[in-house]
Amino acid sequence: THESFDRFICDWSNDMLLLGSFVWLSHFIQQHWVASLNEFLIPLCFHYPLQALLSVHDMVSQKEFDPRLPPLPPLPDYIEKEEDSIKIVCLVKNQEPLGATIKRDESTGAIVVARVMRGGAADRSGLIHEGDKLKEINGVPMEDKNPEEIISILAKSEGAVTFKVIPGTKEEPETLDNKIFVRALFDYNPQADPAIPCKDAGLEFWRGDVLHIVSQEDDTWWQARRHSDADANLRAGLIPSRQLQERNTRAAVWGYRECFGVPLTLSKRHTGLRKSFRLSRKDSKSQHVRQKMGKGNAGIHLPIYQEVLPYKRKPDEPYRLVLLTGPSGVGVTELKRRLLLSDPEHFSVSVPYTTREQKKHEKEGVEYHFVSKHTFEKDILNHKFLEYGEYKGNYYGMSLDSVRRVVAESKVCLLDVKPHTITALYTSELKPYVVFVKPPSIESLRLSRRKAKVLSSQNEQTPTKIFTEEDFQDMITSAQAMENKYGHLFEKVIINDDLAMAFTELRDELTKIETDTHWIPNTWAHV
Ligand SMILES: Nc1ncnc2c1ncn2[C@@H]1O[C@H](COP(=O)(O)OP(=O)(O)OP(=O)(O)O)[C@@H](O)[C@H]1O
Repeated sequence: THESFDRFICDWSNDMLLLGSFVWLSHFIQQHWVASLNEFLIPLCFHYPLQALLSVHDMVSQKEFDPRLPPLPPLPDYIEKEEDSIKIVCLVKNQEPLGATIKRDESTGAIVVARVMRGGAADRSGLIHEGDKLKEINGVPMEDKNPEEIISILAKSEGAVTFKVIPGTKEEPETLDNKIFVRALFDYNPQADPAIPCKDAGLEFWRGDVLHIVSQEDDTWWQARRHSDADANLRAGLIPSRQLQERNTRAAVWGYRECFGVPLTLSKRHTGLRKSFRLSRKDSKSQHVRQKMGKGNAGIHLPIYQEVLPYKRKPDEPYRLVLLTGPSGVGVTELKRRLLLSDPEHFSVSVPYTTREQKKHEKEGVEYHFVSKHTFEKDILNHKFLEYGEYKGNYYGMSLDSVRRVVAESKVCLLDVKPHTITALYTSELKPYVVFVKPPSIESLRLSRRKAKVLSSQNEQTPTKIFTEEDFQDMITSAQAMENKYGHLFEKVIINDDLAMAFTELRDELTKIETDTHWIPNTWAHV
């Protein structure tokens, strides 16, 4: 294919750009005109206009300026008559890559500039464009050379190098909105991608990075910069387009299925209702609840790029819903409890529904909303519940209405959910901020959880027990599976090693999203 010939030209610079002598002269004037004007021209011009101008020319031309430019290379001896639009470009080599790729056009056999990386040396020069045909380099014809040979010629060249090119007929691309930002939902390492036309031109990024897309002209390879990179002039890098990455992901998913014959879903132990009722429930038997899934998104996602916009909460706007998720026993409930204790006026939890009998000390709407079985079943059919389950013949469920009530009170609603429930809450109305609580290494778990208790299994007598090795292993395996499947939905990952540190990190993050500008999906901005 064309792409296989697409190669990157490295170690080139446009520190000095010459387009014959004209470009050199304009560069010289640009660099020194202002200084010359102040120093020589103004005083002289007032007195002896013509003579002054000539003197200035002599003085300026004799003066030495830094950096000193290398001598101009001679123009090629003759230029074929039929090539009336030939262009001679002279660049001076330094350490910076040229920022362009070349390929052989299979239909014409010509060597053409395949891409010019935004912000790179070639782009800044404004003299080399996509589609330009490369005729000669330092007088050596390029027609019979393959891209590898050309790269070798360029690598061996030193100082000023002259390119003879025929300007491409490619029309100037439409000016796309250059303010497209996306959050990457997958990790990308160009060095490990055999499909990229040039590894050195690729941009490495990690899931969660915000990328500024500067070019989507090519269907398969976009150009982007990482938003976090301070230097906005940094050369853009190639990233797979959405279309290409979708293809790759689909291929990987089917490849996985064919190899292992299993669908990419979490095992039963990783799914299911878990925590949403816990804070209000005193008997700590949530894992006994027979789980049924509410309407969730069971399909395979193709997490590629999510278009994002900067967002800052206005004082009269509701707070973002905070969703806490993680494997069983990792400490989600504990972190939620600490947040509530730290500022009960600011943080709150939604009240679950149950069909069990109200106990004497309980108040309607505080621990639970107590409803009849008939009402609960009707609500299930009406898709009222985000999650619901059954334990010892009684239903328990968390409704969207309960969440909305907390949000309407101008409080931050803290909700712990299973990851599969996140998509049902992923709306512009609630703008959920999803925090994944992740276990540390097994060694750290052994150290930090020595005295901690975890909910015991259904068969055991006591509701809680000390963590076992198997619990730790389960926690880690489960966390990995959750990250694999739902990682693209996690906006923040907190490793819960030292509890106090994890809590501080969480609280600081929540303060930031309340007060600072941050990124949200652009679909949430248009309510
Ligand atoms: N960083 C930590 N260091 C030590 N103990 C911890 C830490 N985090 C949580 N724990 C303890 O681990 C136990 C389980 O925590 P917690 O109940 O919050 O887990 P969970 O994620 O809600 O899981 P489950 O849904 O199974 O209850 C509790 O005893 C808690 O105090």
